Amino acid sequence: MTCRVQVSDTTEEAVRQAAEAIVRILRDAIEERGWASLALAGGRTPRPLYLQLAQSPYRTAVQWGWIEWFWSDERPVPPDHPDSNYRLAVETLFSRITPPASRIHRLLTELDPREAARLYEATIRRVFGVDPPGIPRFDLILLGMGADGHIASLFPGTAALEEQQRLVVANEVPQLQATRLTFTPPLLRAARAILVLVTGEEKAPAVRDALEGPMDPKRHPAHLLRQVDGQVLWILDRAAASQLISHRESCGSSQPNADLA
Ligand SMILES: O=C(O)[C@H](O)[C@@H](O)[C@H](O)[C@H](O)COP(=O)(O)O
Repeated sequence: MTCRVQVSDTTEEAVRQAAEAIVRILRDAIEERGWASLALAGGRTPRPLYLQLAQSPYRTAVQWGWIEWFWSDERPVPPDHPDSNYRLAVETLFSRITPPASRIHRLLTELDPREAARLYEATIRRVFGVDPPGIPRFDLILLGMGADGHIASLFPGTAALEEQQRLVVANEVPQLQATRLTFTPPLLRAARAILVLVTGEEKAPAVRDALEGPMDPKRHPAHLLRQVDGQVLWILDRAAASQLISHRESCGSSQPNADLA
């Protein structure tokens, strides 16, 4: 596992850095295996990133049609709802690069959440051609992070953090009084690459905890990223990085109180 931290002076520069990294990782994957698997993040942070990818030079830098598109989590809303992570991608990216519909794999939030999670896991396994007990390895999973340290819909203290078998679950989130669909720790850990884009002052304490705090994934789900098989790239703007004590480029290890190498 390799982990790196990139800090940009502005949010705009962080978004550009993220777009560069995404293009690089996807181009390498397509060159190596003829296709690429990408899981998108939701929330507010990715909006400018997806808009950036839909513009030159990024728009023509990747064979977007060779990508299998997934989401690392989804809210319990219809696909045309303003809060839908699927709708975010359609509005900002798909409307411009028009990937084949057959390669767009939406979480079916119109179903019972447990059924939707089971079906999504079956879709992931079918597309990757990986049966249990194997775990599909995403070429790239995009994540944001909440001010409470949650990633995807793995919120502090929630049951999904304990999941060790399934790839996708319906996670009861008392903090939201909602059930969210989310990738689980095993699926995140197996990723070839994870890119975490975090911007804004309000995230600075969570970023410090995530990168410099003692290992405690139940309280800080972002600590799970210290256990990823592949590469983890944190891309931060100066505001989100403002409470980091160490300004080294490499992240903390999985050891408690690990010094930043
Ligand atoms: O569905 C979601 O909301 C995301 O997947 C979630 O994990 C998000 O990345 C964080 O909540 C940060 O959200 P913001 O980018 O809006 O701050």
